[in-house]
Amino acid sequence: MSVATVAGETRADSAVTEVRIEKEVLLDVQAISKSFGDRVVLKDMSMQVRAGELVAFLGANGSGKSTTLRAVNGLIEADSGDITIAGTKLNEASSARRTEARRAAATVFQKIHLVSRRTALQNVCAGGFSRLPAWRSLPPVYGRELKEEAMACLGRVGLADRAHDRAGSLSGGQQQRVAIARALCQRPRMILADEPVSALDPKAADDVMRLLHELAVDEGLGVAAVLHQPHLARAYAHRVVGLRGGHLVFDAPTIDIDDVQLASLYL
Ligand SMILES: Nc1ncnc2c1ncn2[C@@H]1O[C@H](COP(=O)(O)OP(=O)(O)OP(=O)(O)O)[C@@H](O)[C@H]1O
Repeated sequence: MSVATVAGETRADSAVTEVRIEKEVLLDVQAISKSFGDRVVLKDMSMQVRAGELVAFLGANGSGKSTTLRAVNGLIEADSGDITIAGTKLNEASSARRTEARRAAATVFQKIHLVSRRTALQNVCAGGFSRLPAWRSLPPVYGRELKEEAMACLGRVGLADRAHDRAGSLSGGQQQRVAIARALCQRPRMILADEPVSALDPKAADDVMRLLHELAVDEGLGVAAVLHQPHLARAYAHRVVGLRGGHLVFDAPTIDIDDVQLASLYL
């Protein structure tokens, strides 16, 4: 049997019938713990996100969902455990490699953080900052190439026709899609979405979740999304990670999770 890697997939071919496709692990969180003072908020948390899948984090307020994402994107440091992003183990990497790995995981937040007086296009261009040398990353010097890429990202989220509108004039759902386009302009392998739809109405929330699902399935991104809506996890996530009191309760394909397990997270 021969094993070949094709576009991030490890494929085992055989002359007979077996075809095994294993997607690349883009995020590997191993036994991370975090305390604030003497309060343990995350204990031995482990989970993975593979290319092409959307993983939803569910759990009651304070269960440690955001803390997990924040440890991944570097907003906080875990006290122990290991985090590997796109093959780079952060604990063992040089600071340059750590920055590069974290750049591969773009974050979108509930609070959208666009510059409201700038256009959607200018906001998306800002996503390319981290890839540019410092001398090219000032707002007035957005080059043609970057603008074209930003337009393509806006097109990907269905907002090319709003490129020249001020971000502040867009609806909440549109602004969140601009934020996702900005994340895409960072050329990430993964998107970390911390309550991306909590401030949106049901229709806009569906639109954003569908977009995140498509980015996973069509573009092969790994998506980790903290959600407060179990029904959206059911509709759009490939896997669900359930947390309670800083502990992992389950990590399973969405199809294998029943209502009793979901409800147990919120007791
Ligand atoms: N910087 C901090 N200092 C002290 N405590 C913190 C800090 N950040 C988070 N916590 C505490 O850690 C616990 C877990 O918080 P976290 O934000 O991860 O929960 P969550 O599951 O995302 O909750 P929510 O759904 O309310 O956002 C909470 O009790 C929170 O108060």
